[in-house]
Amino acid sequence: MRLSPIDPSSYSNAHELIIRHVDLDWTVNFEKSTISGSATLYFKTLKDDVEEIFLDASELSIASMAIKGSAGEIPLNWDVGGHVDNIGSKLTVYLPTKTSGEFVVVIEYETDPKASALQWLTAAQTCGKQHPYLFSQCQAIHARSIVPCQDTPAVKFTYNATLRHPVGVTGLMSAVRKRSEAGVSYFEQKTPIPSYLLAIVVGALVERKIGPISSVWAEQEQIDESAEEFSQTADFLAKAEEICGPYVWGRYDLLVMPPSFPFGGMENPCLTFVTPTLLAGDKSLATVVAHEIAHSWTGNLVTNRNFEHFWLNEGFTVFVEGKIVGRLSGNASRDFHALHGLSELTDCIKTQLASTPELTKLVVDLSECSPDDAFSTVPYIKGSTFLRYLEDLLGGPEKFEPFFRAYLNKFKFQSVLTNDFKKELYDWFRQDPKNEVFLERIDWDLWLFGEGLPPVIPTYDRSLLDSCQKHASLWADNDLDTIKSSPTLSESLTSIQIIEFLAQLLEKKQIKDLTPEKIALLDQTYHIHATKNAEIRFRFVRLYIQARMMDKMDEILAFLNSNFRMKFVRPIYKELACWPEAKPIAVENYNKVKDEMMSVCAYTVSKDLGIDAACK
Ligand SMILES: CC/C=C\C/C=C\C[C@@H](O)/C=C/C=C/C=C\[C@@H](O)CCCC(=O)O
Ligand SMILES: [Zn+2]
Repeated sequence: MRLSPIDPSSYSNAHELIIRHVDLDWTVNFEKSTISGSATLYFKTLKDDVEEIFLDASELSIASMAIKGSAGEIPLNWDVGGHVDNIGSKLTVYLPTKTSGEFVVVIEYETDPKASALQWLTAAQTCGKQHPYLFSQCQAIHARSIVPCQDTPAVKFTYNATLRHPVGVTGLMSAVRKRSEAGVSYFEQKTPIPSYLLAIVVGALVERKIGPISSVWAEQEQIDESAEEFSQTADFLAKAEEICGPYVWGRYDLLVMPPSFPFGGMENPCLTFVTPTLLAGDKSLATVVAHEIAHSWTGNLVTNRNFEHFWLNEGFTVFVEGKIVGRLSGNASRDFHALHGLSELTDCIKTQLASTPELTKLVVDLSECSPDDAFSTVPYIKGSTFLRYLEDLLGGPEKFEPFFRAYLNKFKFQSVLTNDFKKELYDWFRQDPKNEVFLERIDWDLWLFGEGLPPVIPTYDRSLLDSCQKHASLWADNDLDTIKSSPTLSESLTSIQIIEFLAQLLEKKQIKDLTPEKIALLDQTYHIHATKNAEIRFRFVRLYIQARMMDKMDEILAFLNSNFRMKFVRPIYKELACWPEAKPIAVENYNKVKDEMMSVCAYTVSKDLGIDAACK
């Protein structure tokens, strides 16, 4: 079912009127696990005589609603209906008269303690153990659980916020902090944002400057290592501006989240949220920060109009991320990064998406599927591969980057569909008739609506990948004695090469003599026991599972419970569910920790563990 003509996942009648600005006055109540206060919505109609406003709302308790005008406030009637699981409800606001132009609605409300966008941590669940902690994750459609709104990326609004919270903790939002007094902070977001970029955090946070417009925020216990790990932030920003154009958001801060944050990073404007699983100690995972910085243009300035076209956010962002890596570390690194993405995509298509091949399309149909269920690495990697294919086809970076910047400049502050991009590409490259022959070669249908891996794999520099493959073949095809005497072992690998090598080993499925002895030698050779790199640990734990090493179950569970980043915990739970002796242990562990997970993680993992789900 498509909930509205412009967005299958939103009830809003954004084709009739739009929110241009929001004033929030929020009080954070840790005792009740709620946010209460008001949202003042500034509307503009797109047609005459609007009688009803359809908003998205999820489990909100609305106390009052009024339309504000020169004659004061007039109370409004509303009703809540059309509840759909994982989507929310339709909030219909009845206007007193047929209305055209601009008007303001004030809504007093309180969130539910189980609001899907929010995670409430007790003091005991934080590093410092002194203060409780609150954070949000609104993408894709969870903003409706913290504010009644047009929860569709088709609509963009500016916002101001007054945030009241206990004295002794810091409150931050996806905006510039204008002022802060004991227990109250004031924010301003002057650039229009879609609702999914609303964000809030309240906790015992400290700040360390890491660049001209950047600080990293974290709990005191993690601030030193965070500042060190993300010291390249200003360099990433400079390269991103070279590629994309001027940075418009004023500040670029990072916030190191508690381990239950479900994603690697979230591009909340002015304040990117990142998982602490990036703290590898050697900056080897900091490319996630380059990714989040790239979103400052791709996604945050030029935004997918609905989440069926999510590749316009993520594929474009991975493409820019690759360019940042290339400019800072060379083209071999850029291409290695792309090839590593392709190996993650291959794994995802074979495992996570085996029973839902329609979700391997670049443009998906979300009429019957919530965005959280459709989420995968496909829009990221298939999308960025498509852009690289187009870049190579149309004359390389020298020709493509000017077009790319022009596209971003043309559609900044707007929301777009794939056809907007396609039209812009044709308009730009048709200026030179010599491009016609190349433009004709692009099979848009196959790229956008074909299932599976990208239809064309660009020619990449494979030099950094080759040694990973060599190591993977050595360990997969040989017995212990042969491995021990192989000269390949003396060729060392970087952290990211070890990640890719382990990914390739896992991919092989048939590993010769996958015995505890072989795994112990792997551990010793690549110093796995000593690494803080979560991407390495994640893959090593999966080797334990592949080898059915029940005696490593404590280690597997320790990793599973050390963080709730879905990229890591979902595949592990899924694989444990397919190991009959381990499944009850996994289910028991999940039941023990699920209340500490964010709701999107608890929900998706419960599906991954589903008793009747087929094991692939
Ligand atoms: C085609 C898919 C359609 C819609 C999906 C859109 C949003 C899904 C929702 O679950 C939210 C996703 C938020 C992602 C945030 C950050 C990612 O870039 C993290 C990637 C995974 C990781 O590194 O942990
Ligand atoms: Zn992203």
